[in-house]
Amino acid sequence: MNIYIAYHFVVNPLQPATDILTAELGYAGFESFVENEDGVSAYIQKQDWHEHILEDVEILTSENYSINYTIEEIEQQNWNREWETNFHPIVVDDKCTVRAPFHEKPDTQFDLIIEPKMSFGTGHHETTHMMIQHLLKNDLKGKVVLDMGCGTAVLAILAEKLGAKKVDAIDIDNWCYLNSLENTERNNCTKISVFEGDASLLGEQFYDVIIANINRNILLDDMATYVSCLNPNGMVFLSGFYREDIPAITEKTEELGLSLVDTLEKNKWVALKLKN
Ligand SMILES: C[S@@+](CC[C@H](N)C(=O)[O-])C[C@H]1O[C@@H](n2cnc3c(N)ncnc32)[C@H](O)[C@@H]1O
Repeated sequence: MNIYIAYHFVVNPLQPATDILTAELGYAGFESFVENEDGVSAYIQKQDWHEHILEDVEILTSENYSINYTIEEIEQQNWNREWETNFHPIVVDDKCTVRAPFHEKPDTQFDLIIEPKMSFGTGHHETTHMMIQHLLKNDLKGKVVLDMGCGTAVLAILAEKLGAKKVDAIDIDNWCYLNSLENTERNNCTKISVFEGDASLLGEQFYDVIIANINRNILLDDMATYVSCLNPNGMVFLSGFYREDIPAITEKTEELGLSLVDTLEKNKWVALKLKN
């Protein structure tokens, strides 16, 4: 049984502070977040925790917001109960529902059943929501797809349902890897292979479509490797960063021969579509 450290943050005023806090905690190493009416709870495995974990989270010292927190040590199982009571289905553009197995079957064109447990990717986060919107707008029929940083594999599952002929889903986190295996099976997917690791696994396979919802720094570090395995006329969908990060991201992607063709934005988060 994994032990997690939970930080329950009470944030005032809520926005944009909660979004900024969540992004900074992500950079600091926290792996899952549950927003609530007071702020956000952030989770990190005890083995990854250290006493200086909040040292670089700058918003905590900002005079513009009041942010207080309590800390709790919890077992994974308790967290599961928490998300079950808090997880409501979401519908994207009237076409795609993301729901848990215990929710009723919806009448949207796409029905993704996700049991996220500790993995990011229920569609509730702005970045996942926008990546789903991008995928719904594009033709994935017969395409070979990479979902890097797959979380729950929600985007990989949608890619298969949109007609992709082969999908590789990769996540660096063991829990996400296992959860992605479960979710792909739960959705009767047959085209998805799940791997535990990062960009160092790439090189053998070339892709028509690359999806990466991770964060600014990892995308900047690993972009050249991603692009090195992109087929001509390929599409790249990127998220996990803010509007103000777009210049840094596009400077790198332009260097690598990609051009920006579509930008979605929600609560300051963005999701980009690029082509080579
Ligand atoms: C923001 S979540 C996105 C999850 C899902 N794709 C979605 O859109 O909801 C980012 C995921 O990237 C994974 N990750 C972080 N660093 C990574 C890396 N260097 N390579 C691959 N995956 C990584 C994390 O474990 C996490 O599951």
